[in-house]
Amino acid sequence: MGYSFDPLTNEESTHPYPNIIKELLPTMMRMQFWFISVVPLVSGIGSPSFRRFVVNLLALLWKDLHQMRGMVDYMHVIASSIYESKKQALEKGDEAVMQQIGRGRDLISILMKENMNAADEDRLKDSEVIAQINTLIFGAMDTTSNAMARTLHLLSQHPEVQDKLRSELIEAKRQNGGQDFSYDQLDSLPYLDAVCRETLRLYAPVPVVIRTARQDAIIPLSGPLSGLNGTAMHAITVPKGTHVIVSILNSNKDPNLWGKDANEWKPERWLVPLPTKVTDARIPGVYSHLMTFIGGGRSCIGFKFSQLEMKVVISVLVESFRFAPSAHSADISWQMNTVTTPVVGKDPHPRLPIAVSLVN
Ligand code: HEM
Repeated sequence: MGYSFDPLTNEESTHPYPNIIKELLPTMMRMQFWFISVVPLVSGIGSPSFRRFVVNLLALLWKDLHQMRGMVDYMHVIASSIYESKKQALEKGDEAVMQQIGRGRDLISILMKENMNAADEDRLKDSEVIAQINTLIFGAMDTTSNAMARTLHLLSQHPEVQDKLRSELIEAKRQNGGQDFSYDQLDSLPYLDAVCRETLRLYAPVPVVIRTARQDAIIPLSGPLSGLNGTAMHAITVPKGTHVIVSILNSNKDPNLWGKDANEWKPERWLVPLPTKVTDARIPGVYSHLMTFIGGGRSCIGFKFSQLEMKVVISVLVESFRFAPSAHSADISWQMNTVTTPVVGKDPHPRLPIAVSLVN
């Protein structure tokens, strides 16, 4: 992205953006009826300024809409300012670009540079590039941060896994002369890899995605299903235009493939060869026989990057800190807000209270 939200310097200077992103999907879920049933019918009515006028009017009475409008506006302001600063640097030339975070090698700078040189008919509008910035920040941040939160939550509940992981990290660091790991070293730590993989299998941060059939299709089934009249069906006909809910979770934890312990969190399963049923199933996901990052032309473009982020953050934290259940642990639940989010009791705001102490 080539932009720092800088949340790690000190707490007082925490950037508001990550908190806004965290609240976006929970708020959207509270308004889901309107988003699914009403917005598609009215979103083309009148000019953008008329629609904005209606939203402003409704927001006077409707708290969630008021909050939503504020969050979307703020995201737009940030994305536009990232866009403007990169545009100015690109116009000034290479030296100005090199002064930027990412030195022009980040995704958005590359996209903008290519876009400036593209033929008129191929060029994205400013508003489309700004929309890409928002998509990337949003797609990357909420998913990966919740995957890391889930991993820490699981480690707090499984001290034996946590200890084993810490031992692997401490030993690898010792062998590395106390230096930080390189990408390859971090990527080759087997237990860290197993912990991340198992979390992304059993607790895929995006549990379902929705697709719409672009043409009539017949989908073969891995095993026969019984129809309403009792006939065995070996395939399902999907007419063009059908909305299909793809359950990532059901595929990732199918006991027919993964075995009887499919619903258990067991990092060890990744340290031995996977069941042949899994490897033979030809799951169409881009990652590790799993559907976590979905598959096909619209699969997640950040799946490698998110694993690197997870491994960097988890390895640094687990080496120095011990995670244990807190007094509120029994009240933690994970809400399926498109991206699964931790909450405590009836409080709708995302939170994950875990007891943290120094290892030594
Ligand atoms: C654990 C972390 C992540 C998970 C579980 C995840 C999962 C997914 C899933 C399931 C989709 C498909 C959504 C749909 O079509 O409805 C998707 C799309 C996408 N993801 Fe990720 N993602 C993660 C991290 C990231 C990161 C780090 C980035 C960026 C660096 C990213 C960028 C994107 C983008 C741009 C798309 C849209 C692709 C398209 O529609 O062509 N994601 N992701």
